[in-house]
Amino acid sequence: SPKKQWSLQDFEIGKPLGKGKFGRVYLAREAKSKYIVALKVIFKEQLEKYKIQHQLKREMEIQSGLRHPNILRLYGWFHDSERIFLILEYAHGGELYRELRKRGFLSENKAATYILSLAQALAFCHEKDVIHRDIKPENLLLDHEGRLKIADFGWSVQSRAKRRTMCGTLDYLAPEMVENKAHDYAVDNWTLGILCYEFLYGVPPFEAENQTDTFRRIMNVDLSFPSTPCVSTEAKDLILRLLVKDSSKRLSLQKIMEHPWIVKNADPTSICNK
Ligand SMILES: Cc1cc(Nc2nc(/C=C/c3ccccc3)nc3cc(N4CCN(C)CC4)ccc23)n[nH]1
Repeated sequence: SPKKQWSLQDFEIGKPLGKGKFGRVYLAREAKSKYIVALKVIFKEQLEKYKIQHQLKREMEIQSGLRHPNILRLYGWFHDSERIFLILEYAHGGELYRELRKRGFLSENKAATYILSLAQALAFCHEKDVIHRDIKPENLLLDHEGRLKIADFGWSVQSRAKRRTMCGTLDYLAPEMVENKAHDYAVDNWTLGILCYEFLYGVPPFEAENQTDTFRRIMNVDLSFPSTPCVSTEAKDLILRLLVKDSSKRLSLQKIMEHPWIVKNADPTSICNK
């Protein structure tokens, strides 16, 4: 069917869900079907100011083409004189990092399930030549069944190092990105190691009170495991095989999916065996 031309009149706008860098996200409902969506509003003047019109366009083309159970769907978009509207899948469970902050740290079962979902989603992206999704906890949502959804499309086109320094956190940057070296798919494997650690301990492994110290800890892979919470040896083994400075030596996505800790702890019903 030809792409429907949407407009604001097609939607009833609900509560604001959050405020991003370039605009707000609202709960919304398509008036005829009553279908619930999230509507992301981006101001054109913001895009002009930061010169990222083409990036947004490319992100939207990539995002709308990626169909995977662990990647938030972009159903379509429309614009008026001063705003662009993205029609996004609504994830009912909210932001994963809020669950992480609320609980302090996650069970090995939940952590393994989320890491497996991320590995599957990233393997899918890499097959489509899309790399380094911005997979920090702030960009992960949960659907009504607690299934993980990667929600951010502020990915890859703009080098993450530039964007991250603007936004503050460096915790998830791989060494080759910190050094602004050419990087490839393996940066995502590093980030999975960071996330696995953060899911299990509640804080990212190289956290420090300032950026210089975080940089140094990343470059030295200055990794240590606190004695509490108690974490299994297999989980630490997976983290140690991902947080490797030489990107060619990091565990591949396939090997992550086959790792004993994942096989033993990931909840098969919460993943998609596609
Ligand atoms: C794009 C999208 C969002 C989304 N769902 C939700 N987003 C955000 C927060 C969103 C946000 C957006 C921009 C910047 C910061 C946060 N918060 C949410 C909070 C939710 N709840 C309901 C569940 N409660 C446990 C916590 C509060 C549910 C869905 C949420 N589905 N699709």
